[in-house]
Amino acid sequence: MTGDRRVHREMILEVANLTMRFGGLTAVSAVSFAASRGEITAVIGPNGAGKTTLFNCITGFYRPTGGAIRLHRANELPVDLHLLPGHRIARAGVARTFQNIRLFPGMTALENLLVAQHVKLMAATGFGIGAVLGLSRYPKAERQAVELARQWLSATNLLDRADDPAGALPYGAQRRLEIARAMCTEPALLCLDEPAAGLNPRESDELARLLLEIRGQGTSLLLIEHDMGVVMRISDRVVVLDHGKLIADAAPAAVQGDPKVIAAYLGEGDEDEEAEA
Ligand SMILES: Nc1ncnc2c1ncn2[C@@H]1O[C@H](COP(=O)(O)OP(=O)(O)OP(=O)(O)O)[C@@H](O)[C@H]1O
Repeated sequence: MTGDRRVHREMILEVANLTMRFGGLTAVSAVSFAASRGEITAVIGPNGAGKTTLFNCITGFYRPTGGAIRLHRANELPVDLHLLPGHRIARAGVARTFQNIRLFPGMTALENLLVAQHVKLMAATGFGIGAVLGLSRYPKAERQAVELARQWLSATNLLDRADDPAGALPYGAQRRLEIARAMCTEPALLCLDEPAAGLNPRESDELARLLLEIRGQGTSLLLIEHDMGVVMRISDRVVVLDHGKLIADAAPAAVQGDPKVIAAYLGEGDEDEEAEA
């Protein structure tokens, strides 16, 4: 036996030969990689590389044209995410945030976090039948839901804004609230679509710390991110896509020095210049 950490890495997410076509365009082409449990895996690549498409396949917004996506939770049978509808993917333990914030702006921060737990709360009422029979476990479940919401408001530094409408919060706070909302579903895998977009350097630092804290609590993370500072600082592994294909899958330092990755990003500059010319 060896003490090498990688030998003992267990996967949380397996992406096998994933392909997504839109008509004649292959946005993701036979991509395979694994995200390890308890790690932060980043997916990077130049514009149009297929990152969002890959993400949308994993989180059930698109049904892939080919290949498989499997969630491997500890002590559970693997789940074929590519065969499940979106809401079942969330229930299987995959939460996501969006590039464009999607909170309920008129609800308070706390209410947004309670809505995220509605499936759990409905189950506690026996989906209505238990309440009719006087068997509801709702009050206890509600207390626990509020407690979990408060825990994540505190972790995201939003406790003092709990009763403010989400839409009235500053942009950076809304992004943190989105993450808190996703965490209130108690996911095994948290998928983040460009969480640092639009943040100032101080907010990016705070975000990096928050994501490390989430990892520290045992949740695995998959993130698409353009902010290389954040990616290189917090990721355990970096997967690089270019023109829909996987071109690198390694530790951050190795990816940074990989000539294929450098060429892909430099090529992006050339293409932009050609487009402008
Ligand atoms: N719904 C769609 N219909 C048709 N083509 C699409 C669709 N979504 C994405 N594409 C195309 O698939 C390719 C990959 O796009 P995608 O948005 O996945 O890339 P990306 O790496 O996320 O890019 P960016 O960094 O610019 O967000 C692009 O050529 C894009 O135009």
